[in-house]
Amino acid sequence: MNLKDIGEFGFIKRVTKDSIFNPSEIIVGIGDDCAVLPLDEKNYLLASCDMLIENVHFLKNKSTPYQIGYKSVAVNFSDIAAMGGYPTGVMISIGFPKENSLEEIEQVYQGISDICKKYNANIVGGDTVSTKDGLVINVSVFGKVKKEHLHLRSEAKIDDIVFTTGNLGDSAAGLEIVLNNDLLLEEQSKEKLLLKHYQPEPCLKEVELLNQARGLHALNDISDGLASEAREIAEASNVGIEIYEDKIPLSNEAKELALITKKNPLEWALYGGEDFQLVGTIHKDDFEKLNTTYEKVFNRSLYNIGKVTKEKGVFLIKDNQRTQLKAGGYNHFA
Ligand SMILES: Nc1ncnc2c1ncn2[C@@H]1O[C@H](COP(=O)(O)OP(=O)(O)O)[C@@H](O)[C@H]1O
Ligand SMILES: Cc1ncc(C[n+]2csc(CCOP(=O)(O)OP(=O)(O)O)c2C)c(N)n1
Ligand SMILES: [Mg+2]
Ligand SMILES: [Mg+2]
Ligand SMILES: [Mg+2]
Repeated sequence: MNLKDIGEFGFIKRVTKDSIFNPSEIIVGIGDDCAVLPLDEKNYLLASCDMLIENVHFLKNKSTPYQIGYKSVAVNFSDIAAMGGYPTGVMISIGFPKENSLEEIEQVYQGISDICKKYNANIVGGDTVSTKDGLVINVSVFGKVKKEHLHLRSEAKIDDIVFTTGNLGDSAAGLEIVLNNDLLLEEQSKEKLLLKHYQPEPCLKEVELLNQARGLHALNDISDGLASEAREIAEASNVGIEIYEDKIPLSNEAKELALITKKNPLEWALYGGEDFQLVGTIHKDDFEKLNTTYEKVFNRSLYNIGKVTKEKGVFLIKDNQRTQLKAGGYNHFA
């Protein structure tokens, strides 16, 4: 057996088989966006970490040091949002070669501190090491969630509406531009897609509003692509999910770029990843009310993209035809 056969998720399963040695100190362990730990009568503590590695998550001569710092925290705040919570603190572990300019690392830190300030989270510690080659940032994040606001991947219910908080595929479209700069796309559209890729915004404000809704069930953030996250919800909840292909929200800029590059923007939305929008499920009678409030507050809508079914599996519906949605998404060891 080698890594390529089992992939990233098979690897995690294998090495984390034995992980609970003190059940009284854990509410939810490995398998959701954050670990959930006991805190006090009204709240749980949330904890998670995500790492950004040069040449895997970013190219240093493309995104600015500020954006790398900002994104390293944004992806972690996104996991806190996906639990229904809000961040309270971060620890920043950073490694870079000794030849690195100090100014550049200070710019990375400016991005880190700006996003922490924006979302009221403290920087409470970290670690600093040298590397032989390349920049590495690992962020550990802590957050809080009111017990009644906790939303797990395993909470989808049959007949729920599946919704997403925004356009999907923009980040992958942005990556296409990063890797192939001389595309004949209008400058403004290019900038917009690049920003979505380099400096994503976690859905923390959106979650504050989602938490007020009745009937909100499962939540997940889209780091590996809609197909992968929908499958995680379906499997964890022991249900199926149908996604209506025509309802997957794509931006005009992504559609334009797809025409130019002869790529399929749906592939970006389903398998590209790094959009950091949320995908959730809500009782079918509660969606419209939530969406009306959402439109008032954010001046944009939620997207009803599918439904939860009794029959297991993940399906794509187009022109009343139902096909199995190919499993896939970003996999570090594929
Ligand atoms: N090396 C590891 N050891 C223990 N747990 C891990 C490891 N890698 C990932 N996990 C856990 O596996 C789950 C899936 O990880 P991942 O796909 O990175 O989550 P996310 O997309 O929410 O960042 C999470 O609960 C994460 O904490
Ligand atoms: C240079 C470069 N190549 C490829 C990508 C695309 N990419 C890298 S990691 C990733 C998935 C998300 O990162 P991951 O570490 O899997 O985050 P997690 O799922 O743990 O939140 C994607 C889409 C990129 N951002 N930059
Ligand atoms: Mg992760
Ligand atoms: Mg993550
Ligand atoms: Mg991933």
